[in-house]
Order: sequence, then C-alpha cells, then structure tokens
Amino acid sequence: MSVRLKVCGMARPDNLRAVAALRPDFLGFIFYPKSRRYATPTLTPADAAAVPATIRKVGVFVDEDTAVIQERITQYGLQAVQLHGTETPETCALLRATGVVVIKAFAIGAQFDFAQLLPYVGQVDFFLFDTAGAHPGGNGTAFDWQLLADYSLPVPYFLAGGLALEHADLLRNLQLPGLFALDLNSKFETEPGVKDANLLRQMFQQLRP
Ligand SMILES: O=C(O)c1ccccc1NCC(=O)[C@H](O)[C@H](O)COP(=O)(O)O
Repeated sequence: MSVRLKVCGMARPDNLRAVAALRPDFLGFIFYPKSRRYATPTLTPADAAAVPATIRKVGVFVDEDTAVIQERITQYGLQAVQLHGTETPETCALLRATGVVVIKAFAIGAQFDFAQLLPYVGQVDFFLFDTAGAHPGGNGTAFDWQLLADYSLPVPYFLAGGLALEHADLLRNLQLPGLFALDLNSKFETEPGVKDANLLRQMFQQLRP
C-alpha cells in the first residue's frame, strides 16, 4: 500500500479545488490567526463542503478554546483536529469523545524526549511529528527522521516538517515504525497558503507510483 498523503495549509478556494483534484488522503485548514496560511475568511464552509468526501478534512489549531474548535468542526465539516500547542491529554480526550479524530503535534529539535508522549497514549488517534522552529508549524525545515527509528508506541503518526520533492526517493522507501502518513506544506507553495498543484502532482506521482 502506498503512503497516505496530507496537504496542509489550504487557504484559497480555487487552489483548494486544484489540490483536491489530486486526491490527497487529508487536507489541512489552519485556524490559527497568526499563521500566514490562516484559512478564514478566504476559505468558507461552502468551499470546504465541496471537497470530495473521500478526503478527510483536518482543522489545525494552536491552544484554541475547545468551544471555538467545536464551532469550526461544525462549520467546516472537519473529521479531524490537529493540535499544535500545549493542549493537555485531557483536552485531547474531551475532543475525541465528541467523535472527531485527534492528532496531537509535537515539535522535534536536535533531540526529543519520547516520554512526554506517554500521557497522550489512549487519548489521541495520531501524533504528528514536526520540526521545532520559530512558529508552531510551517517552519519549512526537516528534522532527523532517524530519531523515530526506535519508535515503539501504539499511536501511529504523521511525519511533517519541510518535506519537499527532493525527499521523494527517501520518503518512498522510508521504513519507520508507526509511520502513517506524510504531511506536505510550505515546500509546495508559490506563496504562503497557495499550493503549487503541479509540484504536488509530481510528488504524488513519485510517492504513489
Ligand atoms: O503551516 C502553518 O502556518 C502552521 C502554523 C501553525 C501551526 C501549524 C501550522 N502548520 C501545520 C502543518 O501541518 C504543517 O504542514 C507542518 O507544520 C509542516 O509544515 P512545513 O514545515 O512547512 O512542511
């Protein structure tokens, strides 16, 4: 089976349609006002509703009120939430109990203490491992994937952080325990929030031969 693909940071209706036509497994909408890929107000609930049902819609949040997250889930028909802040296992469990898939993101630097993940086991559906940087996400740099070589927790994860076309060969052959999906973002943009559909198509062709 080929690797699952998520394209994150959709913010424009035409661009959303072009990328949805490539049939990613997940599309991400960033509901973090400080992000250069903030989905609102350019992307409306009607735009999201037009996304084919086979593509899971993921809302990305950073330390947002759960009431606001719930509102976005309803408005945009989100199937999953991706949490990039200091959200606790309790917050994750609360959201998960409403039926939404919960992806808890963690930023990885030169080293990573995997023990911090333990309280989240059983409270989230997936982890997302991203690169630590100036922003809570979308930093455009890769971390050392070998830090995940001995991953043994029963929570599958998305691999994120500066994934680019030049990584296609490595990613296609990547044998990391627990790897569930790849997350593509700033390395496939013409400007923040606008994906280069042609570049994404090349990546998809290489990862889904
Ligand atoms: O992309 C953002 O602007 C962003 C801002 C705040 C929180 C999360 C954000 N992105 C979430 C993602 O899933 C990105 O795809 C992930 O951080 C990797 O991005 P990149 O390093 O640009 O490939």
